Amino acid sequence: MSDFSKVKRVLVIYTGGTFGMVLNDVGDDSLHDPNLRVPEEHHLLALPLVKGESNRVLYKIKEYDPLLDSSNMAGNDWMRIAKDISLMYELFDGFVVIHGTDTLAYTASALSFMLHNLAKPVVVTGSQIPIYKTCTDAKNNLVSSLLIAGCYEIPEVCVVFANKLLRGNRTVKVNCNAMEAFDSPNAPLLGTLNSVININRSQIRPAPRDKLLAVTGVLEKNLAILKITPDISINVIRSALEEPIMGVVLESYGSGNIPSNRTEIIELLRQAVDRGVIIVNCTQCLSGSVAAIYDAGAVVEGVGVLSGSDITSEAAYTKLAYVLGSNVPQNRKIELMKYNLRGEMTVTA
Ligand SMILES: NC(=O)C[C@H](N)C(=O)O
Repeated sequence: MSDFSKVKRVLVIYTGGTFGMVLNDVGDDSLHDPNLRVPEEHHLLALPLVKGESNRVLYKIKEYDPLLDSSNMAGNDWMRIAKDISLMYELFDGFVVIHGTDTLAYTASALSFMLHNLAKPVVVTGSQIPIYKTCTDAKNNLVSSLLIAGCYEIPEVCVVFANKLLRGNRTVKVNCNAMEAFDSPNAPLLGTLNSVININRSQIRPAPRDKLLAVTGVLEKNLAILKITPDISINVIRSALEEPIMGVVLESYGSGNIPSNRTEIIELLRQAVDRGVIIVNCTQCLSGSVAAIYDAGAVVEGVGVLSGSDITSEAAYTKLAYVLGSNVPQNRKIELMKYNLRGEMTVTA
């Protein structure tokens, strides 16, 4: 290898999902350049050079055991990924997390909150079709992710999928069949990866001044997502708000409305807020923002439910897990839920 200044190292954490990588796949010369002599003891693979990119990306795969369908993943798995990134942080220039698509938006959102002072790219990706199938999207998603993690300064948790670069905590799974499985309906793309890679620099968050990465140690698990529906039973509302629940994402209609003629619902929300439950109001719509423009929305804010603005339910849920798990007073937790911490929501003064 002639120019070591251009060598970037990426750690790939393989957690499972449809992706289905087996060791033989990296014998594939679209994923490994056998002509590049890499010291064997490091178990590094070399991404073949890509036209237009001057960095040479070397990567190492850390495979979890067992590999999990992402439906079986939760807070402990987010913690494991975050801790592994932190342990290896100084040794690598970027990180790729291969993940099942079903809960990928939750994991990407959670990691964005859990990794404080993140100054390197963490790219979460997966696939709709396993890597060993002819028409797979896995190779393209992995190569794109390795390029972003190895060649670009993006100090964020992001998602790369089907040639799109998205902010992790703005991402939602929008299609369970198509290759274009993810979108960020309330935030512009961070970039596109086609014949050329275009990074939307104005949307990338600045690197933190404090370069010391820290990882959240505790996540709150007593959370619920309460989706308002016509004729919703009061028992459903009651059980979503009762002890030991500490945080609730309220998925309301349109711009934040609930049936304001159901006074018993409003009373239960008020009692929960008085008990210290943090409730965040999010819209059921795919895009747009919560705003108390109708009575049916104002009544929610009136009892102390917080506006989630344009946050996704996945980001609101994982932000609650992070904020409620942190060791700060209740009023600080409420403040944190209102702030835009990692680009997850639009906050207007
Ligand atoms: N495409 C996928 O990866 C779906 C799979 N059920 C998972 O989330 O693990």
